[in-house]
This record gives sequence, C-alpha cells and structure tokens, in this order.
Amino acid sequence: MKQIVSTHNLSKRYQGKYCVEDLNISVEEGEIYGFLGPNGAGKSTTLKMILGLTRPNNGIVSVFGKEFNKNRRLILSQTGSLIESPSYYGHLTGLENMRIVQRLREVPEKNVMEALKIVRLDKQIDKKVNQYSLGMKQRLGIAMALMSFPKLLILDEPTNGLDPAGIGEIRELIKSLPERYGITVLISSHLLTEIEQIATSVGIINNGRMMFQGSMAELKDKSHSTIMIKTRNNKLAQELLYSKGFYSMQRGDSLVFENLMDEEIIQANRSLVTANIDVLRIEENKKSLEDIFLDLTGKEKSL
Ligand SMILES: Nc1ncnc2c1ncn2[C@@H]1O[C@H](COP(=O)(O)OP(=O)(O)OP(=O)(O)O)[C@@H](O)[C@H]1O
Repeated sequence: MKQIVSTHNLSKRYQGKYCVEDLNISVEEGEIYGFLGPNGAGKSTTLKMILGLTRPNNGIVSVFGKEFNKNRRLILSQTGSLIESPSYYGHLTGLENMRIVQRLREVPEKNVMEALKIVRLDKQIDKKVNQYSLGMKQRLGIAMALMSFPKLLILDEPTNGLDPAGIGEIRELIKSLPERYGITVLISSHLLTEIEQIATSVGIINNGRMMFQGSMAELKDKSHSTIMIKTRNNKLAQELLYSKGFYSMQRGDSLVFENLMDEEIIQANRSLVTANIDVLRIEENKKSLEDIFLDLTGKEKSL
C-alpha cells in the first residue's frame, strides 16, 4: 500500500505549550482515515500543518511520498480540503461560487457540475448561498474541495452542526469517494460514532499526542469482555476464588473478573457451588468502543 500522508514527529507549540507533540500519522492509499479526538485535542492544528496553513515547530510532513516543504505546489494541486466552515460569497449563487473557485484553481469547467451532482446540489445551483441550509452550505464546501477530483481530500469535522439526516447524507457521500473516484480521505471528528461508521483506519489524538493508530478492526479488538458474578455472599466468594487463582474486584453487588476463558468460568462456578455459595447471576459485559475511547482520551493512558 502506498502512503498518501505521513508525518514524522510533527509538533506545534502555542505560547510555549505543545498542542501537537511528536505526532506520527500514516494514511494509506484508498483509506478513509478517521482522525478522532475530543475538542481541543489538536486535530485542526494537525490538519492545517499537513496542508501548509500552519507552520510546525518541529517535524516533517510528507504527502504522496514527497516532502511537503519542497513540493508544496504539486501536493496542493492534488489535494482538496475543507477546514473549519467553508468560505463562500453569500450573495452569489452556488454555481457562481463554484465558478470562482474553478477559475482560481484552473480546473476544467465540466468538473463544476460533476462535483455539484456528487453532493446533490445540482438542482439548487441558482439559489443564493445565503438561502442555503447549513447542510447545503457544507455540501457546497465539499463540492469545492472535490472539484479538482483530488487524490487526497482532507475534511475537518465536515458534519459539525448538521442534523442527523444531513450527517447521514454526508457520511454516505464520503464513504463512496475512495471506490468511485480513487480519493483517499482524511477526516477529523470528535464523535466516535461518526468515525466508527465511516473510517477504515483511525488515529486517536488526545492533548496533542497519538493514543492509538491502526485499523478500525484493531481498535474493535480492544473491546475485551469482563465477567460479573453475583452470589449470596460475595466476600466469601471472592476469598474462595482468589485462593483458586481468580482475581476479582467488587463492583456494586457483583464481583468483576477480567479475561476469563469459558473453562475458567465453569471452574469458578463449580468451586462456588461446591462450597455452598449460591450463585445468583453470571453475566458477560463487553467493553464498548465508547469505553475504549474514554479509556484512551479520558485517562490519558498511552498505548
Ligand atoms: N492560533 C492559536 N493560538 C493559540 N492557541 C491555539 C491556536 N490554535 C489552536 N490553539 C490551541 O491548540 C489546542 C488545539 O486546538 P485545535 O483547534 O487544533 O483542536 P481540535 O482538536 O481541532 O479541537 P476542536 O474540535 O475544538 O476544533 C487548543 O488548546 C487551542 O486552544
């Protein structure tokens, strides 16, 4: 697989404080890379550094295998982006706005309607952008970024402020881009559910540092389960099972065990029954992706 974006020890400080620190991102061709992190984690700053809009204090950005600083024009000519809210002239129509960008970027004229069709604005081209809904404005921004049919599309929180239907539409649109047009997508969000539904790979950033990077499947693999056992005498049960090599924690009215195999659950249950300790419940609790995200971003635990 070809690397489309890679950063090496990318860092940015504001007023002496790191907001991005030693970040190594790797986005491969054809991926939808979800860049996930809570508000203020450093996502926008990172994307701006990748696009040359903000100068890093340290580190290297490479796009399409070429160092950004030495190949700026070439890289930007093959990259589309939507960072923060789209910029447009509200008193002009959608089509007029697109035409301005088309001329500035020297993109073939036919791409204008093609991009508008993809974002499903082709029936609204003569409406003034001031009269567009938020979702339509956002789609216009994506059409502008798409117009040159770039090899790489960078979108910073493109669904911010949209209602669920609008979010769904943009999600489906983005999902279709790698296959239909061979576009690699780097998209940021602070919403795990968003990234979960769209991304093939994910990078989780917190306080400017990468906490996890890998495929969505690898992230999901982290969701190991716990076993909860509730008995009529948890204290006795805990002591007995500890003596048999099963470590547990008391949570609520249950004992919680990590990483128990089926055979071990059978053994633990048998020990309790043999010792005349009544077992009321044995339950499995799977860690959700949400729990993993909170573990990674809430407790500042690095992988
Ligand atoms: N120009 C700037 N001057 C000073 N501090 C800045 C500047 N830009 C960003 N920061 C700080 O850097 C940190 C990261 O900001 P950034 O916008 O990159 O986060 P983010 O992950 O994109 O969050 P959000 O989702 O809220 O936009 C924040 O603490 C922010 O206040």
